[in-house]
Amino acid sequence: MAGSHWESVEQCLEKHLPAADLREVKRILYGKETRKLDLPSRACQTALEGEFELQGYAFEAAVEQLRHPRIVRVGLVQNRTPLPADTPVAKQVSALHSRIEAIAEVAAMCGVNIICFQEAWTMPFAFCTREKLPWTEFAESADDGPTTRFCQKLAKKHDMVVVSPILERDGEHGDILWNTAVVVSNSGAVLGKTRKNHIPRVGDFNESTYYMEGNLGHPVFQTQFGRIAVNICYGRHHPLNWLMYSLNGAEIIFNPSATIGVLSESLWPIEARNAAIANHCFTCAINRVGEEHFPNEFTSGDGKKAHRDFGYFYGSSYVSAPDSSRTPGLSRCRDGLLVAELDLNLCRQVNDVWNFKMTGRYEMYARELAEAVKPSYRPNIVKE
Ligand SMILES: NC(=O)NCCC(=O)O
Repeated sequence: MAGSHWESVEQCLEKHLPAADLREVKRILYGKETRKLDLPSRACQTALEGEFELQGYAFEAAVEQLRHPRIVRVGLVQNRTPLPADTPVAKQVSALHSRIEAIAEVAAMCGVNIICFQEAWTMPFAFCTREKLPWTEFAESADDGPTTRFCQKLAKKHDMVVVSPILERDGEHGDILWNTAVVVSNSGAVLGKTRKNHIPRVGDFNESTYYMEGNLGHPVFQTQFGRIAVNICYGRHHPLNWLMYSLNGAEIIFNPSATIGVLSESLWPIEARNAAIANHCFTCAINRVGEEHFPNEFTSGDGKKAHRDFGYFYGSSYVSAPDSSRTPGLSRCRDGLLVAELDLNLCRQVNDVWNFKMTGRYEMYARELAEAVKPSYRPNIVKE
């Protein structure tokens, strides 16, 4: 499997396809073309100096007579962990804060209204190890931990909503851990939090060793820039998870993730994009970048040798729209900021064309699902 030497699908297509073929391939693979944003040269220069990729695209909606366009800019941040995983915890957190502060600065120059970081952004993705210390020391209070306070400062300074996915230590409920996204309003106030609903039990994603399935349901946050929700990583494989955020009114659903090539790279371009189509909303898929090595060897329960690395986190963050169009992905191997301008009016416009909310037959499924989860349920198979 390609690691850091293979940049992206987009770069490969552009390198090898003749222009006419490329146009057709892009039309089919990416939908209606997104307009390239003209980002400020100061932002491009700062990104270059800071060694991260900066890309910007706009999705457009039809002009309506009664509603003004509802334009919002989102920023998706993908990054590698800047320090080795065996560096003292406080140093790692502080290095990540500095890295994100620099990227958020550029996001502000680009007029970003809502920024979202990758899953468990303040730490290496250490759940593969099944060890507790020092990894559980990365957990913080969602209400007033150092990272939430850091995000509050960012939000206020840049007048930006900040979505901050962290490992949460819930001091009010027995000091237990959760995989949580904190949503900080552009006023600097903590608007609320949401927790990862589905925990992976696949490959080295041994996350159930650390925390349980979220207990907060499917909250949607009304921000000044639109209604947003956060479907954390593995939740993207569960169509009902997306659906519930959408039924609660989400117009943009962020999917902060940490996932590796051998496991999910072929699923990645499909799932968040399909969710945008199926739910008439925008989705923002974010993945971390690079390889992370751990001090002690661990096994993967697959008969293979013990090892110290998780595998390759392939970045490739992207935004999808309800009309099936999507941005190109960020690089597979570099830190990056993807800026996307959305007109939220597109959600209702596509809803009016395809009517999935109207034709969804939710009552029928609610009835059938209520039966299907009963221990006494027998599958409805008609036999000769
Ligand atoms: N972080 C996480 O839930 N990863 C699971 C693997 C995947 O969903 O691709």
